Amino acid sequence: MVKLDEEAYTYMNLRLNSEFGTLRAVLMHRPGKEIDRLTPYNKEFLLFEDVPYLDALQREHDAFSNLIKDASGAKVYQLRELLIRVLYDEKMLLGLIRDSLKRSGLTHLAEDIVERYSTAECAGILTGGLKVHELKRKIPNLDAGEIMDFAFAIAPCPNLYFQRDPMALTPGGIVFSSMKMEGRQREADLLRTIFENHPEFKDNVNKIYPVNGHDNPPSIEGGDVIVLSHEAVAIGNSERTDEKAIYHAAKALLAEGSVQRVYEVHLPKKRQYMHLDTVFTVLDENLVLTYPDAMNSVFQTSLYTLKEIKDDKVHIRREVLNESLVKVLEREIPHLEVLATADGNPDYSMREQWFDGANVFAIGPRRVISYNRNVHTNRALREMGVEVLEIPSSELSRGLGGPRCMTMPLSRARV
Ligand SMILES: NC(=O)NCCC[C@H](N)C(=O)O
Repeated sequence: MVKLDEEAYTYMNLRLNSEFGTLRAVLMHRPGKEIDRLTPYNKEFLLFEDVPYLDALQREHDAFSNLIKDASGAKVYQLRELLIRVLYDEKMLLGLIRDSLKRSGLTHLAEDIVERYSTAECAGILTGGLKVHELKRKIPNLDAGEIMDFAFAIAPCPNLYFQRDPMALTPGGIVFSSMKMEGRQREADLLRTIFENHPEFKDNVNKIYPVNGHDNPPSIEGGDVIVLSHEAVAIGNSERTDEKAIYHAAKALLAEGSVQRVYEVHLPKKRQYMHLDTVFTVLDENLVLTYPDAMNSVFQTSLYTLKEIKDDKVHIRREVLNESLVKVLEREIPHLEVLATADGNPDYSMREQWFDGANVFAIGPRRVISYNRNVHTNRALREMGVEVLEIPSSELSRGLGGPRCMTMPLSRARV
């Protein structure tokens, strides 16, 4: 009976105390029109390595979401459905459309767009973007000034299928990301709008970041936040996450009380190490999968703990550790076993890390979903007793993110 109560309480409390507890609910985004917006000329700005084939990408993504359902029984939420539900609030919709038009300087068209497109179409515009010539078909006497017909009135969000990054769930609540790269900034606005307004979630949001009153919060992205244990979280100081953001998130987490320790891990600022979860993932209470080159090159680490809360003011302590990432993990994970991508074989581990070999998605303890192309890593995982379920990855991997990057777990069994 007690267990049932606890289950009911924890099912959707939007806190996670592990990276591997049996999955119960996850948020994903089935890629759509936004992928067809990529060209050889804009792909760098939009953070893609190549121009994927949408039809095949969708088939691969469907294989992934179906595998999650079949193998774990978890509920898979689709971002598009949640988004449409919250956009029925016209004020909210107008605000998002207006913000999205800022870059093209066409904010004066926001009302027209909201009036002439259905709510579902507006959701499609906020994710897939809108070109000036498309808008002209709806609004024939449109004044777009000097802007060319083939320019974007609203830019697309092709990275939206990397649902891990626009927010992060921790033992203490939600970190809403402040995305570093301009090409991804709207993603965080969409997720925050959903979670703060959707009737299924809004009452369970405990916001850790951004801190109230910060208009332009320093950048932090969900892929840099990893739960190490019930009491500890690691945050990457990376190409995407700023040390000020780590400080503020650490302070809020420590003040909230569920988390006792927050580790800051400096990563080399390189594209292939863009987030902490590109160099390691946690697969069980004592097993991590890592990219050895990163483990060996990370030495700048710090530990935040709570000093005191006095007169409502929170004071935290920062201790510079300068320990390797493995040492940091050993502090938190007793009897740690470290498995290297491609079993450490230098001929393959660099290749497989590039296609996110270290970035597997745990659907339960020692049960992971991995890209089929990372054959040497998958073999090493199986030899370690891990159940490895493979998904096709020719197109999905062109965005440079792996199975963990593509998922936002919302509920896991407590471990
Ligand atoms: N957590 C992750 O590592 N996510 C992968 C994000 C890939 C995306 N193309 C990006 O560059 O932001």
